[in-house]
Amino acid sequence: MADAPYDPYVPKAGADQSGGQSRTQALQGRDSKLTRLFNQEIDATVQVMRKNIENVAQRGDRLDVLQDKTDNLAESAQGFRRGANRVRKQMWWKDMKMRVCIVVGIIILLVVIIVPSAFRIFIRSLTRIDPCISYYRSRFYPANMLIIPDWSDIHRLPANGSPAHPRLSLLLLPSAIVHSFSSLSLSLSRASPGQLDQTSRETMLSATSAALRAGARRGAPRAAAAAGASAPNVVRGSGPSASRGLGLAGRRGLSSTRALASFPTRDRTREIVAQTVSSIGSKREGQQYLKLFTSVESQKFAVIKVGGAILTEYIDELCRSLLFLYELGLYPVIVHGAGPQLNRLLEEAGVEPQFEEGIRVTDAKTLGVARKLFLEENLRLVDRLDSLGVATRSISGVFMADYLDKEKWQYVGKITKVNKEAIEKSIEAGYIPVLTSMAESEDGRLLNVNADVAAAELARALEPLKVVYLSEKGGLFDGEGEKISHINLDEEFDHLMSQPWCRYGTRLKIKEIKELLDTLPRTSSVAIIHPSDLQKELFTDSGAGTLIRRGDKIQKVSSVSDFEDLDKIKEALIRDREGLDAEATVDRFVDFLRENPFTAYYDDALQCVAIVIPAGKDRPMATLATLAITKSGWLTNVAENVFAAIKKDHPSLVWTVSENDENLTWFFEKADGSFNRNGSVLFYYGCDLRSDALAPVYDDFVSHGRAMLGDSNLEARLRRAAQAASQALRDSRGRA
Ligand SMILES: Nc1ncnc2c1ncn2[C@@H]1O[C@H](COP(=O)(O)OP(=O)(O)O)[C@@H](O)[C@H]1O
Ligand SMILES: CC(=O)N[C@@H](CCC(=O)OP(=O)(O)O)C(=O)O
Repeated sequence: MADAPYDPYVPKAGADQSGGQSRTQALQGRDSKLTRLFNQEIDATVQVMRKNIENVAQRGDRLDVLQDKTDNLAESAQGFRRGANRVRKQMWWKDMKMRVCIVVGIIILLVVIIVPSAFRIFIRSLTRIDPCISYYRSRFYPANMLIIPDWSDIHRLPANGSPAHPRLSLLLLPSAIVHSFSSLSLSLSRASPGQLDQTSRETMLSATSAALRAGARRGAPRAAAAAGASAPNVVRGSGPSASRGLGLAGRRGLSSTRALASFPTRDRTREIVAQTVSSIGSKREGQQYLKLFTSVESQKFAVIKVGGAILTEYIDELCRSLLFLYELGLYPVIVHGAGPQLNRLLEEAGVEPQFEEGIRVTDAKTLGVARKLFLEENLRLVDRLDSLGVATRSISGVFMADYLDKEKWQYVGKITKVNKEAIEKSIEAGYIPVLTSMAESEDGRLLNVNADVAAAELARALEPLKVVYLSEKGGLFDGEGEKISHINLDEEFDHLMSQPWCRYGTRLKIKEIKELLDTLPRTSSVAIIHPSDLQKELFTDSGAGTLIRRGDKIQKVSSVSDFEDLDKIKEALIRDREGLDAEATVDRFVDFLRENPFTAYYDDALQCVAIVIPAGKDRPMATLATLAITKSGWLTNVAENVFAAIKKDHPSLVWTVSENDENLTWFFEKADGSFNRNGSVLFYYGCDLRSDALAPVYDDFVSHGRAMLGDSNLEARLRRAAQAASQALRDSRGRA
């Protein structure tokens, strides 16, 4: 038998037996009982101690595991710390890169926008010092262009030019930069996305670039003031000696140089934004007109005649409108009257105002009152504009005159000459010229001239893009009290002269405007509007108030064989709508015209061609089949004349236009109502939803869209033909 493992707490079996034999039997029974008890106790103790030892061993294991876990945790904490450091470094670099980008962006902005503006002012300061540079600059850079001069240009001056004053110019440079920066922030704040829709924002971008130009220009007056220079013999009364003879008002000086400095830029900017958004009709209109107005020399932008009543009743509206133009860098020439104020003064003095053919009979006393009054009104306007930040210059001595008829009108002048130079210099220097209608005779006598007449003479001399007469009524009104929107003088002058409402000042005005337009290019026009409509008149096709034109001679042809040059008509019909199969489509359309009654309306230059198909058996209403207009046609209002001719012949009309047409607003203005369906718009005038004729047209439109009424719409035909042709091309390519 194998020995059991040694255990000190377990008694050996042999030891029990040997000890039992040497003791007595009596003791044996009692002792064995005690021994058993003792052994049992020892066993229990051994069991407890064993358990304790086992527990201790297990606890040691757990502690080891805990130790391992702690080690792991410490290691991952270390890793995490390293990762965090790495991320922090990466973020720092990212941040750094962002900052570098912003700084670089600002530097580029400074270089691209502000520095050219500053240089422009810098160059202006040179021109003020050196007339030779002025000549040079005006020859090579139109005044209303943003120029980025090249230093080498300055050294290439004409040989007779005296050297510029570099120190003075450099002194002006910092202020030019500051000024340019304010112009920039002013312009950027315009594009507030919350306020402007997409169209307005894009229009404002054009306006903003123009405003930057204006910013550069506005630097000029300040630069001039800083340099203490003024154009000699140009602005009368602007120097201290001249001011002495002009009384209190005159002593303030006739040029405003306070401009900008006193006006809160932010308010002004907001106002301009609001005005722009509300006044510009569409993206195309805003951009086209701004481009047009800035494409000519500044003095050729506009002549604005301000009626005396505007100065008393609507001076705020007038000044706001002029501020808007000024901010865009547009410099109109202002000539104003003060007729109603003079009437009042004379009546107060007990003198009855007298007129012959709308012209005031001016005796010596009246002339004296008029002279003082006109000057005061002039300075009031200049002052008001100045307080808005518009730099203006009050100029006299522009009109030279003879007596009109001394017997009949006494001290009234007939203008013989307009001194444009003073006006040009004023604009060149950054001031809007503000003139009264007073003229001087060769021998220095002051003569009264009607302001409508003076404005017409000024426009004849300057040939501006726009001639605007501001009246408190906002236009001319016919016998029924309706505002006349258009006057086509070639057709309507005699009729107008025969009207009982056409008398006094109104008659004189229309006659003067006719004489003016007879001498200007046929595309010229005169608008009679309210001062608050100035932006609308200048920046929309439809304009405001009464538009007077000589008018385009509108031809009317009702048979294909009567077209003088059919090919040219076809060309005009295709025009901007050139596309696949366009020629064939126009040929088919002309074939359609050969077999159907129609009237074509067009001007001599074929800027606008319209074809109307009259109402007939299968056609409940006359339909405008096409209205093709060139881009310049939109600017010259030929479309208005063509439409007026159509309206004369057709008391009611329907037509369709794609809802994506860029001139949709113009069609809305021409229509009494419209329906929009599947990307097409059906317009109508001369009828309404209750008229029997419109209902079938509407049904036809609903079922056939623009292919309604026998597919007479040329544009829709052209579009479909182009679509069909390109589809055929795609198909054939696909097969190949
Ligand atoms: N048919 C008309 N259309 C517009 N204004 C008219 C008409 N007939 C008379 N008037 C009056 O003529 C005034 C303008 O007169 P006018 O001598 O032309 O002044 P101004 O030259 O200051 O504009 C207006 O106040 C208006 O009341
Ligand atoms: C000779 C003559 O008629 N002169 C006018 C000039 C002022 C003028 O025309 O002012 P309005 O534009 O406000 O009418 C006059 O004395 O009333």
